[in-house]
Amino acid sequence: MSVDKPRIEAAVREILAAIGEDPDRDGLAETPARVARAYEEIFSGLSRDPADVLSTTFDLDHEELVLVKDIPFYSTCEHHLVPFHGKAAVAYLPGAGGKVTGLSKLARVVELFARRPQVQERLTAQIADSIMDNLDARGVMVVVECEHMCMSMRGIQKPGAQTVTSAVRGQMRTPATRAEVLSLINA
Ligand SMILES: Nc1nc2c(ncn2[C@@H]2O[C@H](COP(=O)(O)OP(=O)(O)OP(=O)(O)O)[C@@H](O)[C@H]2O)c(=O)[nH]1
Ligand SMILES: [Zn+2]
Repeated sequence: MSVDKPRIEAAVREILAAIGEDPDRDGLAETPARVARAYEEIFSGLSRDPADVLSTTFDLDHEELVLVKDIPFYSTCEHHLVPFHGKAAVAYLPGAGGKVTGLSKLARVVELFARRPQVQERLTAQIADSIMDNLDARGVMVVVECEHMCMSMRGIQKPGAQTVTSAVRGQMRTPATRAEVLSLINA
């Protein structure tokens, strides 16, 4: 199901009134509708299934590491509904037989889960689990590095602070494989 735009519009109008603004003044009159359209985009990942994204596969007979790094993305902190943004690196070891997916699909999976209300830990784990499950991968490692606006523009106010999370699955758990992936990510 896609978002309920009339309901978002009514809620945004209510928030504007609650902060002491006039929702009917010129500059704000169209804002509830704009926010509804923006939320439809920002939260579009709620109605999407990673299995569809990862259904494009090729038998390339490639059983070695595949890594796409520096994938930029924006997500929304589910605690404060403000953005967090940064980059993801997605690495996997294809399953026996070398079934791989299109490279862009790895970035599409990042986008899909980022376009939901999120915490960084869950985002990282969901990316890893969806690749592990849908590609029958032997192993997956995902590293995500983000700045959270809720820590920059309000609250503790530490702009520039970076949060790094990782999720490691299957055969990627061995110290040697982890080390290889980390060195490639940081190269
Ligand atoms: N673990 C985790 N925490 C997050 C994430 N995004 C935001 N937070 C934290 O969620 C916490 C919410 O804490 P609360 O005490 O309930 O809310 P708050 O009073 O607004 O907290 P402050 O941000 O410290 O002002 C804060 O510590 C945020 O930094 C995330 O992706 N992962
Ligand atoms: Zn937050």
